[in-house]
Amino acid sequence: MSDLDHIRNFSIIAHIDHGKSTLADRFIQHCGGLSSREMQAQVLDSMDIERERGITIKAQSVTLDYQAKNGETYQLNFIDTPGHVDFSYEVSRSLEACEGALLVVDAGQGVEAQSVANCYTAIELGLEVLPILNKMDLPQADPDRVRLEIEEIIGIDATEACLVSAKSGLGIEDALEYLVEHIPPPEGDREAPLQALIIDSWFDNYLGVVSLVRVKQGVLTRRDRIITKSTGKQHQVDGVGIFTPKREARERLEAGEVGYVVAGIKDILGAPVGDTLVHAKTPDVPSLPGFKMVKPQVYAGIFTVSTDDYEDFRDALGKLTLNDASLFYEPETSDALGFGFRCGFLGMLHMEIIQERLEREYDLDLITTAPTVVYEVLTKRGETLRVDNPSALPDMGDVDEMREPIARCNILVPQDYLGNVITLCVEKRGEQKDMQFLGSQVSLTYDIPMADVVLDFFDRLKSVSRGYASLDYSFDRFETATLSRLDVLINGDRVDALALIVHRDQVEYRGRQLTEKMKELIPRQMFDVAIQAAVGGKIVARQTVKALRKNVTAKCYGGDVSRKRKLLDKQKAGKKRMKQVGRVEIPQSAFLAVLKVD
Ligand SMILES: Nc1nc2c(ncn2[C@@H]2O[C@H](COP(=O)(O)OP(=O)(O)OP(=O)(O)O)[C@@H](O)[C@H]2O)c(=O)[nH]1
Repeated sequence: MSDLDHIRNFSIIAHIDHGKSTLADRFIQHCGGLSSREMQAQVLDSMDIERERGITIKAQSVTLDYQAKNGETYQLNFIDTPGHVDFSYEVSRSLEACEGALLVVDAGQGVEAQSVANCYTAIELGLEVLPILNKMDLPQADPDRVRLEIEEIIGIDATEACLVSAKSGLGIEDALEYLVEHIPPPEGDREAPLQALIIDSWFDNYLGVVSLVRVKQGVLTRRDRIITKSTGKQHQVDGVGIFTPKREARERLEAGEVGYVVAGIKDILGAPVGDTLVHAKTPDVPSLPGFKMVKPQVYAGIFTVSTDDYEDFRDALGKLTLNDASLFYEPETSDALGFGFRCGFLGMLHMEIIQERLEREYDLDLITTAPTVVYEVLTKRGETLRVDNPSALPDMGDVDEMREPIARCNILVPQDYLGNVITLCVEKRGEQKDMQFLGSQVSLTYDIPMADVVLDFFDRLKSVSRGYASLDYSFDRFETATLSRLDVLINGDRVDALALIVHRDQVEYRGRQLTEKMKELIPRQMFDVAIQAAVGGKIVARQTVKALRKNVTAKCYGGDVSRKRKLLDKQKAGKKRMKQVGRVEIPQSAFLAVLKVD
C-alpha cells in the first residue's frame, strides 16, 4: 500500500470525442496495467451500448502504478467521468473523490460548453485543474489559440498546458509527470475510525452489490463489520480491492485510496451512491456530505408489450436504479397500455440508453410514451401540484395557474455560426441573458423553456452550427405559462398515453402535425381509423387511415419462397412492438410521433 504522499486521485474532464478514453488507455498502457492484446478493445467503455455509441456513461476507476522520473512509484487512481450534457451529475460524483482533474481539450476544436461547466464544478470543489491539449498529431491543431481560449473562457492559466497525442503516444509521459507534480496528494488520518464515501454502486450477478469507494479516513479490511449510514444496516465485508483495470483483490484499502468493496449486500438499495460506510464498532462517525441529488428533467411512461413481462420489468428497473441513481420510477396505469412505470430521466439520451439497456440486457419488449417535462399547477383550492404526466393534469376548470420549467442555457459557438444559433434560440422561445465575445468564440446565455431544450434543441444546435456549438443547461425556475392538454382520439376513444401538454397558441399547429405524422405511422387495418387531436371537447385536427384488406405477400406474385418468408418475418417483427388499443394496433413509433415533428 502506498503512503499518502505517493497517491494521486484524479478525473479527466473532457467534451465528448476530445479523446478522454483514448488518453486513459494510454496511461494504462504506459503503466503496464494491461498487455497490448488486452488493450485492443478500449477498456474503459465496457458496456456494449457505450462502445456502440462511443460515449462514456458510467463512472469507473483504474488504479495504476507509475514509476516517475524521480525514481519513486506513485499510485494513480483515475476515476472516469462521462462527457455528455445529460450526465453532468455523474461528473460531480467522480470529482468529489479526487484532488485534481485533467482538462482534456481537442487542440483543433477548442473549448466546449460542457467542459466549462465541469471545470467550474471541479474548481468549486477545490480541485487542481490541469489543462492538456490533445490530438496534437492532427494538422488543424492550434495550441496557441486553444491555450488562449482556456484562459479567456475558463480563466485558468494554460501556459504550461501539456501537448499530447493520445493516438500516437506523444507527450504521454510528460502528462503523467505533470500530474504527479501538480496534483496534491490526498489527506486523511489512517489511525482514525473508518469513513468511506460510496462513489458508485452496481449490481453484479455473482457478487451482489459492488461499491466503488474513496476511503476518507481509517482503513477498510476484509472481514470488517461495516454499517451503511443511511440505512443503519450492518454487513460483513467479503472482499476489497482495486481495478487495474481488471478486478484485483487486496487485503485492505487505506485512507486516500479508491477501490471496491463487496459486502454481501443483496438488497439493491443497501449501498446508495453518495452514502458513507463506517465500522460497526464506531457507528457514530458522521456521514460525509453526500452528493447533491439530481432531479430528473424528462418523464415518460414505459410499458411492456406483453403483460406477462411486468414482473421482469419491475426487477430490471430495480437493478438499473442501483447502477444509476438518477433513474426514477413509480408504477403507472394507463387505460390504453395497461400496467407500467412512469420513469424520470436526466435527458433524452439518458432515456434512450435506459430503454436500450432494458431491451438488450433484460430482453424486454417495451413501449415508451412521449416524454414530458415537469409542470407546476396551482389549483383553485390553493394547492401546488407537480405534474409529470399529461393525463394527470387536473380539469382546466380547477386550475388557477400553470407554470413551466425554464432552463438556463450556456452555449459556446464560433462567431461564424452565431446568427444561426440566435435564430434557433428565438424560435425556441428563448430569452437572451448575456452575450460575450471570447477569442474566436461567443458565449451566449439564454433562458429557454425546458420542454424545448430537452426534446431536440441539442441536435438542432449541432446541425445549425455544423457540430461546432456546444451546450450546457440546468433547471433555473418555474414561470407562468398558458398551457393546454392536447388529447389524441383513435376512433373516438381518448388514448391517455398519447396526450401532450403544449402551449395554447401552438395547439392547432401541433395537433395538425401530430395527426399527420400518426397517419403515416399507424398501419392500415381492416377498417377505417380516425385520428383526432382535441383540446377539451374541441377537435383541432383530424386524419383518417383508410381500411385495407391486402395481404402483404400479394405483391410477390408466386415465385421466390424465401422472399415471401422474409416479408412475413418483417411483418411479425413489426407486430412485436404494437399495442392493441381498442380495436386498433398502434406501433411504438406512433407514441413517439411528437418527437419527430419539427
Ligand atoms: N488524431 C487523433 N485522434 C484521436 C486522439 N485521441 C483520440 N482520438 C480519436 O478521437 C475519437 C474520440 O476519442 P475518445 O477517446 O473515444 O473520446 P472521449 O472523450 O473518451 O469520448 P467519450 O467517451 O464519448 O466522452 C476517437 O476516434 C479517437 O480515436 C489523438 O491524439 N489524435
